[in-house]
Amino acid sequence: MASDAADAAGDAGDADSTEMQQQQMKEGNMKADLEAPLPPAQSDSAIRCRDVCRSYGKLKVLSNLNLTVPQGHIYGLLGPSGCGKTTLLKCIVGTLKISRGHITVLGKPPAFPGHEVPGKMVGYMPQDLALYNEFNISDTLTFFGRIHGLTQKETQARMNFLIDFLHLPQKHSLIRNLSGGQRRRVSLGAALLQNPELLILDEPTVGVDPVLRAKIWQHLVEIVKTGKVSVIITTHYIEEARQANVVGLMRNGHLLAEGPPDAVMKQHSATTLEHAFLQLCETTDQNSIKPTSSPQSGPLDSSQSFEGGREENQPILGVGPPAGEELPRFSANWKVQARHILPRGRNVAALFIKTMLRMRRMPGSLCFQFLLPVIQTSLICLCVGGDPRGIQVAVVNNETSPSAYSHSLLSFLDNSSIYQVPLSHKDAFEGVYNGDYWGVIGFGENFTSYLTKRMMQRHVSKEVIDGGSVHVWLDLTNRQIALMLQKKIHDAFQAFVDNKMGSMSYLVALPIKFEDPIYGSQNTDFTTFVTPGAVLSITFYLAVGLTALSFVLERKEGLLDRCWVAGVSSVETMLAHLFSQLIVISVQISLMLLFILLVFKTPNEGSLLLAIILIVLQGMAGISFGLVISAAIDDEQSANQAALGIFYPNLILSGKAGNRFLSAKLQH
Ligand SMILES: Nc1ncnc2c1ncn2[C@@H]1O[C@H](COP(=O)(O)OP(=O)(O)OP(=O)(O)O)[C@@H](O)[C@H]1O
Repeated sequence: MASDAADAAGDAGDADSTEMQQQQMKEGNMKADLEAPLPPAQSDSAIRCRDVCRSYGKLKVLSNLNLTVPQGHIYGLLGPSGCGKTTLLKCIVGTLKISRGHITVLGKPPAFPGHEVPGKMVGYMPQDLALYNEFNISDTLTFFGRIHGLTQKETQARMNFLIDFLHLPQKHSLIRNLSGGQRRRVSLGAALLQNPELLILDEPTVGVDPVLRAKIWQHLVEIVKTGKVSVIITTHYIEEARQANVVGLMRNGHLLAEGPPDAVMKQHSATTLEHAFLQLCETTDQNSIKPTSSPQSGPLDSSQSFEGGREENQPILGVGPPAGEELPRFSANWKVQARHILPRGRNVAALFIKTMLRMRRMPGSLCFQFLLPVIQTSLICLCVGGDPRGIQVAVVNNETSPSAYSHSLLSFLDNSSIYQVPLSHKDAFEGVYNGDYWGVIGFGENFTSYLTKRMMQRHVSKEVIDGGSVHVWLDLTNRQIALMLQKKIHDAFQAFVDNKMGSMSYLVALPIKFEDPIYGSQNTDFTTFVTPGAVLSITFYLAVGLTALSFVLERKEGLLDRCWVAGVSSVETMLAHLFSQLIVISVQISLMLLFILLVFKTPNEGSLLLAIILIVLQGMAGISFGLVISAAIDDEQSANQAALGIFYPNLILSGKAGNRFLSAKLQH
């Protein structure tokens, strides 16, 4: 029965179709538009691969491969591990680009504008499970139902059927709690959900018990009976492929044979497909066949002998069209192309709901995302920029009188920050050299009288100036502490002068006067200065990390590819991520601002709205940068390293480059 159908596909259509095509070419009517009907040869086959080549770097995986899946047939693609089956299926669904050759799927190349492959017309079950572990069975099928535009009622009906048919556990069972075989069946269910015209199943029966395996095959046989559904299936259980209408035996990236299972077995006088395959492999090895780029063989011809000088990449048995077949050219008008590029709200909404649901199912991770920026900014407010306390300073005071000015001046030093240790000159300097003190404050024995002279007299000698000065030697290895000491000593001197001279204090004031600042205040501490920068960089780097990691992981688990085959475009994926990430960023910003403004009382002098907009924009810049990293890097470890490694160069260069750019602009 299966072979009949294949024969029909092989014999009847192809010769006619080639003639028709050639005639069309002659008449110059080969104007295959999107709307134009396909030539019969095209419409007869669900999938046509011609001279398909694909390499991973230097590794040539597919070489001049020709394959035809007739419409309304089950095609069993068989071959040893690593021969390129998965690669071929990925090329067919369009997630991998071919290096050379042509593929048409349901009449048009995959991802052709306006074509629903990828999309609703194709059900793809990848070899990786490609399921969201945090989802339950119902969430999974509902998600794919939304993408395919099924109504809730339709999804529910299909879900009930699939749960029953595939012996799935309760629909509220979490994917992560299912066994390997159960997950595989959920994955198959997701591929069958929308009743697609083409099913592409990569090893759907692995880990499935024989009873269910038989049931799955029976189901496939039934759905192709209508003639509207076609199936291409890979399997390691070669014998189960006898139920297929056509089998393709693949090895080293090209097809050794293609034809109905019975014909393949008959050709090699084998009683099993496995035997036939073994013989084919042995014969190929003996003849050390190398692939060339000749086109596919003619229609099914059981007299054709593999051993009899057959062209190298030509399968022994073929259901494909004859050699010299012309491939139609496709074009799409601008409206179809525009519709193809524009993001669809339905898909964006489905992805957005999916991300929100995943977040809800991971409350720990969600709390971490929300609280991490708050914890980081709080730590910065608590630990960075505050005045250091208990800084030990040696004091060498050669004045002995208790009423001396030096004592008075020292009493104005901020004792909460500076701890004064009275010492001899020698001990003080030794202490600084040993790292016990941050500096030495020294007063000469005539400090009081010289300072008085300096204040009262117009002309004083250098000796008076020197003796009436406070001498300070600092350990400048820590600039922040040294600057703080300088400021505190200046403040103490000013307070001392104000106290002693009252309204006449201006007489000893420096001839440089710092007026009230235009922005900020005289007493702005370093924490206030550092906090806004910290908020921006935390928002940016969290967005970078979360975006890069989520995309890299989704791609690694095959989820991005699966969504893409279901019809989700890259723009839709990015938009949905942007919207969901904006919600996360909004909560992060709200919590951070609450803490900074209300708990740590960091002053906000400008517009709060502008500050919020700036932080959101910074988050969006982080998302974009995360996307760049995820596009360039394949595994999460390298993505993390890239995000971390880029931190300092980006922090420093963005300021530097920005400054250079601004100064260049100003100079012009
Ligand atoms: N992303 C990749 N980068 C580099 N090489 C790859 C990649 N994916 C597959 N390959 C290589 O391509 C070859 C074919 O792999 P493919 O997964 O298509 O084989 P397969 O026939 O599906 O195998 P199996 O039956 O074990 O799944 C293998 O040698 C594999 O190592």
